[in-house]
Amino acid sequence: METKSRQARANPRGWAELVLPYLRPADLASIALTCKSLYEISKSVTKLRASDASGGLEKNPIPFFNSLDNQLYSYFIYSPCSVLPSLSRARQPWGEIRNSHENGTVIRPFEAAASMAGIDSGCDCGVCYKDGSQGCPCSLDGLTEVMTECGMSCNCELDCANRLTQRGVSVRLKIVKDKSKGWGLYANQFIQSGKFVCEYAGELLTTKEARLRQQKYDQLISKRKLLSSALLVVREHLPSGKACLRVNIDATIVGNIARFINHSCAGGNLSTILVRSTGALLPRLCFFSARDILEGEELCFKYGDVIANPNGQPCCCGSKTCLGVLPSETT
Ligand SMILES: C[S@@+](CC[C@H](N)C(=O)[O-])C[C@H]1O[C@@H](n2cnc3c(N)ncnc32)[C@H](O)[C@@H]1O
Repeated sequence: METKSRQARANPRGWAELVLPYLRPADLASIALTCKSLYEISKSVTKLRASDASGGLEKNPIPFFNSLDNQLYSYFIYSPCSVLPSLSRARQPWGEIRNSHENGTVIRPFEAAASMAGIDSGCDCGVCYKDGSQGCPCSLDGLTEVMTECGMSCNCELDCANRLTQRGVSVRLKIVKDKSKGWGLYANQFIQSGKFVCEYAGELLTTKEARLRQQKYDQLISKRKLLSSALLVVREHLPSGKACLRVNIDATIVGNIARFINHSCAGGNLSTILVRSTGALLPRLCFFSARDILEGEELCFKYGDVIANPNGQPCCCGSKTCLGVLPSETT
């Protein structure tokens, strides 16, 4: 960064290359109109953004494809894991001329995010091994809907075999625009049944804040000022059945590629599993392939079973069992 700033002072083009990746699409488009060299830099930034939604934060680039109109990418702040709203106000560069995939930087997004959130590790179970080869009591075998992994209170590190969902996205994916559903997430390779695909990451909100945001999004969608929102409510029922833990994750402004997964009334090809990591307060919602998925197939899951608003957003999942409306709940 220091080298980059020095270069920028000596050379206005360097300055522009440093600043433009921080701009939102509308500002980038405005600045592109001012002179030829800024037009060229904006074009490179746009090309890099369209080539990788994760901005280099996942192992493989996740490109956008759109054969319907001239929108080259969907703008949001990428975070490989969930963050608190206060952290999400930070600006993020996207489309740096030296892309991290190109310069060979090794990215450890979960470590970076954990250190950003002030989380560190240290074990108290005492029996989990660094390479995970001898298993760990933190893991509960045989459960399909709730799974437990090693976490911040374990001795092991990210390469532990029992931290399957903590190393980011390893399958190749792409984002494709559809005329009725908007952007959607697709497999860019064959994905074997049972493979971890991604977690649903976004801003962790209080229920009060989630309700306010949902109201705001519904209003904007009805006025066609917002095309889609990505606020998900996860409820984990406690064994007593009398109470449940509620986690509100909003990926509309800050999130990862899971924000592009569309709904299918037939259930789709992804299963959702709540993953608890030892020492973590909240479970994470993770997606696994529910069957073998072919390269080029759209990845979908069922958003829910309740339709609180029969006049809500129309569903275009195309399945035989389509209910015609997207699931909605009173948040
Ligand atoms: C989590 S986002 C999914 C990504 C979204 N398509 C986009 O362009 O960003 C949820 C939104 O996608 C759209 N969507 C998802 N599934 C759909 C479906 N089956 N039919 C129509 N629209 C759908 C709705 O606008 C919904 O509010």
